[in-house]
Order: sequence, then structure tokens, then C-alpha cells
Amino acid sequence: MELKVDSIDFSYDETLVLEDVSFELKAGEILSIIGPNGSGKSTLIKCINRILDPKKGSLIFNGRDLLNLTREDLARHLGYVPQNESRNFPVTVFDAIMMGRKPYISWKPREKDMEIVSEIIEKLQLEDLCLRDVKRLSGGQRQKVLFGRALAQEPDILLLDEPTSDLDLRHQLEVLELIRQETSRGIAAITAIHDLSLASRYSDKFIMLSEGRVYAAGGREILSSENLQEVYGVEVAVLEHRGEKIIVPESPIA
Ligand SMILES: Nc1ncnc2c1ncn2[C@@H]1O[C@H](COP(=O)(O)OP(=O)(O)OP(=O)(O)O)[C@@H](O)[C@H]1O
Repeated sequence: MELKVDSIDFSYDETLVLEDVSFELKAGEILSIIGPNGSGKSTLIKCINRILDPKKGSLIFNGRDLLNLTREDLARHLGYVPQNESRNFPVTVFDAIMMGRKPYISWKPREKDMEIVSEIIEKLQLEDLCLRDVKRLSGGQRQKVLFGRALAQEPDILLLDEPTSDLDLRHQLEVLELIRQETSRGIAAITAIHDLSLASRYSDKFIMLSEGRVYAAGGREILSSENLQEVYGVEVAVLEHRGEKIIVPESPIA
């Protein structure tokens, strides 16, 4: 698996919100997109998932232009977890996760689809909720269901837009551990994330966006107090705890 994003631009109407964004991703890697509110993280994820079409540049997946893939192909290769999603029709947790199998089902789920969905429900410890309407879940429970639906797609790349924003400490770790487990089995993940300490712990590489441009890209070394101060406009202390970086925001820069 290889994804090459080369020099993409995107604008909503006339306003350019992504400019000249490039990066590469390989099987097994977790890439975190970081940057302040409005810097373009969700827009970039939506461009990769083809919800939005970049105005310029290319997205090459395993040597093929992503623009040439059918919706069904895309859904077999890319599993998207949106920041939030509101549905107007009732659907149970089980059925919501089964929706991830849609690209593989001709008219009704097979035994294998049922098994995959049941395994995911167990992995995410959603057994007690599996017949509950998704609308009657807490924000964090709903976020886990969206993650489960993406896993059910058995994608090559998981695209996760703030997958832990509604989760408590325990569930944040559980979901990030699951992402790591999945990537250790050969898929890749791209995650937009605000928690820089968690990002540091669980990511192999980073792109730091500032006003739609890549301000810095690379490994943990880009999480320096200089870069973070410049991009987020706050004084930041970068501490070490058991070999991991802990990012502590101290005070806004006047
Ligand atoms: N549908 C839209 N129409 C017009 N402008 C939009 C739209 N969606 C986002 N934008 C603008 O595009 C820019 C990038 O937004 P985006 O949601 O990608 O940022 P983000 O980094 O994901 O932010 P956050 O951390 O707040 O989720 C922002 O200036 C935002 O106001």
C-alpha cells in the first residue's frame, strides 16, 4: 500500500484553504495531521476520501489516480471516520457497523459479513449496545460506532477525523491502541488530532498545517516548542515522560 499526495490545492468558493500540500504514506504507518482550528485538517482528509475534489495536484494510491476509482472501490480501500455524523433514520449499532460491509455485499449480508461485524462489536466492547438506536448513544459511544463501521470496510487506509475528541481517557487509549493494532497488520492510518501528546505517542509521522500549508513534516522532532509556538501562537513546554513527548501549553503569545 502506498499513497502519494502531491502538491494539492483546495478552495471553498474562491478561498484557498489548502495550498501545495504533499506527503507520502506506506503500509503500517500512522500519519497525524496536526494544526490549529481552521488550518485545513478536515478538508485534507475529505480531499483524500474524495468527498471534496482538489483543484490542483494529484492523489496516487498504489500507482492509480484516486480520481479514477469508483465509489465502491474507494470504500473498499479507504475507511472514513467523520468528525460527526447525523442520521435522520433510526439504525441500530449492529446495522450501522454492517453498513461498512456495503461495498462487499451484493444484496444481503453473508455469514462472513456477520462474523466480521460481530468481531468488531466485541473488539470495541459494544455488545451491550448493539441493538440500541445510534441516536440514543452518547457522543463517545457514537464515535466508537463510526470507527467500527470504518473497520468493517476492511480498508487499506483508515482516515480518522479527530477519532478521540469525544472519548474519555480510557477509550482514547483503547481506540488508538486498536488503530495501532490494525496498522501493525499492514494497513495505514491518517488521523487529524488535537491532542499532541497522544499524537506523539501513537504516530509514526506528522504534518503540521498552518493556514492550509505544510509548516513542518517529519517525525516527532517537528513537535518542538519553536514550531508549536509559531503555529499555535502559545508558549509550549515539551516534556519527556517515559520516553514520550508531553506537550504542555503554557500561555498565549500576546
Ligand atoms: N463547507 C465550507 N465552506 C466554506 N469554508 C469552509 C467549509 N468548511 C471549512 N471551511 C473553512 O476552511 C478552512 C479549513 O477548515 P477545516 O475544517 O478543514 O479546518 P480544521 O483544521 O479541520 O479545523 P478544526 O480543528 O476546527 O476542526 C477554515 O477556514 C474553515 O472555515
